[in-house]
Amino acid sequence: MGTTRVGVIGARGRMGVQAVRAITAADDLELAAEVGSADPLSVLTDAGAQVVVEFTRPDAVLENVRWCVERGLHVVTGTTGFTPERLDVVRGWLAAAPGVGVAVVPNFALGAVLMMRFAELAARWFESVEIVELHHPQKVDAPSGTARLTAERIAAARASAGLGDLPDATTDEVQGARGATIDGIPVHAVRARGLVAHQEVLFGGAGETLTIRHDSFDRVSFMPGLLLAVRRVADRPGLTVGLDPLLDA
Ligand SMILES: NC(=O)C1=CN([C@@H]2O[C@H](COP(=O)(O)OP(=O)(O)OC[C@H]3O[C@@H](n4cnc5c(N)ncnc54)[C@H](OP(=O)(O)O)[C@@H]3O)[C@@H](O)[C@H]2O)C=CC1
Ligand SMILES: O=C(O)C1=N[C@H](C(=O)O)C[C@H](O)C1
Repeated sequence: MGTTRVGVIGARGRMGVQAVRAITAADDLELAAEVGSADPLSVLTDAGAQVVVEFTRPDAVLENVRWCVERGLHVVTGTTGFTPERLDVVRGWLAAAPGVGVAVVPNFALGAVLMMRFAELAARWFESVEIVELHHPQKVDAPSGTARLTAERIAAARASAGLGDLPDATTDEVQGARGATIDGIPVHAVRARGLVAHQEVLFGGAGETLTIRHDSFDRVSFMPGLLLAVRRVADRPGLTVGLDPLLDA
């Protein structure tokens, strides 16, 4: 079996540097191109990239994905900011590009994927739930993509179990004191020096709580999941959201 040629957009960022290192070390992958914010995307096609890894910023990712899809390049992106509306935009581009796969993966860490699954499983059994995401202070967006996906999945699980609103008699005396809400689930964002990427999902029921926590202490934690997505994205035309469908493939 031949090697897959992989380009990286955002190659000099915190995640891009790790991705370049992991792709270079993988026997079945070949690093074709490294693209920074000052480079033209045509570097990717000139270098014959087949799969593109994208780690940039929420305000840059859509244009990068569109450019790749229009040229028949498969994309694996971990960049945040993918609302349901943005995902629909990507689906629209893919409808005109049969055979092209795009994977939007808010968190590549296998522990984080399991944390979300466990939270989804627990959701129907607890009256209360809140999400606390904790990150390094250079992070440009809040809430994290991981918290957004976790909240959406918990909300869907609660709805299908027939659970109603969360119990909460509190009125915010200072705006934001109770955090943000995504699909009715409270989400709190902490930024502190020393953190990398962490999340707690706190469930509450009569006389008990359950806390599900995941910690990424180092960005190497994202690399096994990223490489798995790079290897499988071409076999999944259309849009894939989250790592789960690729893990189960
Ligand atoms: N899915 C996952 O598992 C993970 C996802 N992330 C997400 O990945 C994204 C990147 O995170 P991180 O690496 O920490 O961020 P960084 O700020 O360290 O890196 C972003 C890089 O993207 C470059 N860039 C910005 N705009 C463009 C553009 N238009 N074209 C090409 N390159 C561009 C920047 O270059 P320059 O400095 O020149 O502007 C910078 O090198 C974030 O959205 C983050 O939340 C992070 C960790 C894990
Ligand atoms: O910016 C980060 O660092 C991270 N971003 C992703 C997110 O917003 O969920 C994944 C991980 O939490 C690290």
